[in-house]
Amino acid sequence: MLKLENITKKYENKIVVDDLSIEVLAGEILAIVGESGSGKTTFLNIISGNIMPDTGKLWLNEETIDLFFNRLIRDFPNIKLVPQDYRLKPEHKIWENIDLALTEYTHEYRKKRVSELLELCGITAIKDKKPREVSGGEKQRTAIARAIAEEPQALLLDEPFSNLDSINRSHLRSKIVEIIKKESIACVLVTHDLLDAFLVADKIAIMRQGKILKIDTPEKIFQEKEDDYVKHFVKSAIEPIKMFEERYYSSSAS
Ligand SMILES: Nc1ncnc2c1ncn2[C@@H]1O[C@H](COP(=O)(O)OP(=O)(O)OP(=O)(O)O)[C@@H](O)[C@H]1O
Repeated sequence: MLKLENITKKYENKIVVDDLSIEVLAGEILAIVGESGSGKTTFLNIISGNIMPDTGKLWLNEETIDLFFNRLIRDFPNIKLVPQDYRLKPEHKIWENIDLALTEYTHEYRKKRVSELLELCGITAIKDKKPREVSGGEKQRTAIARAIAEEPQALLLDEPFSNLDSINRSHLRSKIVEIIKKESIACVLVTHDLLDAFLVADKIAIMRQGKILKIDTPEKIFQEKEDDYVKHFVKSAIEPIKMFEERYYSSSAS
């Protein structure tokens, strides 16, 4: 279980992350959804240990993680972040990019784990290609395989669906759900697209100007009656589907 309480971060006088608290169980996906500039990436970087917050606490399976210690290595070993730009090594093949996360392990274990991860992430067929020779979705799945190689307890995904075409996007959505459930990892996923969140998340947090306005199941967020911003956000996410239906049905009726 990943738990954060009262996380706050200010830049100069601007509060970018405002007293955020979340809890994510093993095997669960929490999607943080918000407009550009709402503070999602900053929050994710605090959880991964890349940015030090001003206040707050972090627990991983009942163990407190010190957010304020000046560490030599900034990332927390049991919490892995997949950044928006994947950061794969271009000169290495897909399988080597995953293998590089396992240099501390024996040759036999590395071989077995890499093959397991290639299979789990659906990238066995492209294992001998270089990152420039594969699609955005395949790069994203390679980056996820590398991040979970050492069996972290939490996985953080920053806009995993951005820059993907609809087929790659749809494939990645189901792969992420499969990986998180199979490996039993607590996952926090950041996206500006509420539709993606509806399709993968167990819980959704709607973020605006550094605050979480609402955190609930996709069904409850979809049926929100009170908060005008959340209602507006839901409406704008599903409007294109409604518009398409109207266009299709009105043209097939005429
Ligand atoms: N190092 C920094 N110094 C000053 N301001 C910053 C810094 N990093 C982020 N900010 C500001 O904090 C706010 C939140 O930024 P953040 O990148 O976390 O938002 P976001 O929701 O992830 O946006 P996007 O979806 O565009 O990536 C923005 O107004 C941004 O300009």
